[in-house]
Amino acid sequence: MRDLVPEMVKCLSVHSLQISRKGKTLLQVPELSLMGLGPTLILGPNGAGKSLLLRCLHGLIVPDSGRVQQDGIALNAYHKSRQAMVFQRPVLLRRSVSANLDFVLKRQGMSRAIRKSRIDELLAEGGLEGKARQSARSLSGGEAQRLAILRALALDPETLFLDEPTSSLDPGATQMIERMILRASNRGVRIVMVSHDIGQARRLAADIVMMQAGHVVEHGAAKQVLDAPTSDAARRFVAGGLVT
Ligand SMILES: Nc1ncnc2c1ncn2[C@@H]1O[C@H](COP(=O)(O)OP(=O)(O)OP(=O)(O)O)[C@@H](O)[C@H]1O
Repeated sequence: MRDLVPEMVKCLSVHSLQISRKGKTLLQVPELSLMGLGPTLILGPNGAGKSLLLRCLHGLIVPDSGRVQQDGIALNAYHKSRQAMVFQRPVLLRRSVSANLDFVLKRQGMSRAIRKSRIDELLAEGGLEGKARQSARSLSGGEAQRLAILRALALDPETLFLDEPTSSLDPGATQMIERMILRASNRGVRIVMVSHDIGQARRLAADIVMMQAGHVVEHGAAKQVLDAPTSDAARRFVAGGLVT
């Protein structure tokens, strides 16, 4: 287990980031620094550019211009190897639950005995102890997303990106996943998560990035953004209004 200590805090930042398609600017972020002192939630309406920003931070998309840095160094293969991502729809192998986890652990060169004990730990972490031999494809939506998160955690990531991981789940399933995310955060995993849900932001966020029409319109401590928003978009979001 890693403890969150100040020297481990890594700054993930973007500078002069721009993505355009067919003459339209989809994302334009002059400066954004994420200190990782707890979960960062990226909020905003559909099409605001949340997923594009998340994918840039993970190095999945190379921006047309600008750069992504970790601790002032351009995001490199080592940084990316210490990141993991979970998507809205869980992507799982057509294998059993435990084989999905074993696949990731094996690639890290772990012995069979260590893999087995790590799989047991992970299954307990995700409340999937009784499902080890079940086909991953037969899991419920909430169970499948828990497995996707466990598989990402099996990589022992420094940063875990999550793109609306609970958007199609009911409150019970959402609560289980939020608890997993908070436990990971408390162990020192940096969490950067896209969400539409203001309640989720209240429950999880240490800081909030508010996006609208390809721009970051506000970034600050969650309490500050939720209690005293400065942008119109955040004000309407917090008040439960429709933000377009
Ligand atoms: N490869 C692409 N080519 C053209 N347009 C794209 C591409 N990828 C994203 N876009 C556009 O960029 C905009 C931002 O997309 P993005 O997926 O980041 O939005 P979002 O904030 O995550 O929205 P949602 O909440 O609906 O997932 C959208 O208008 C989308 O259609």
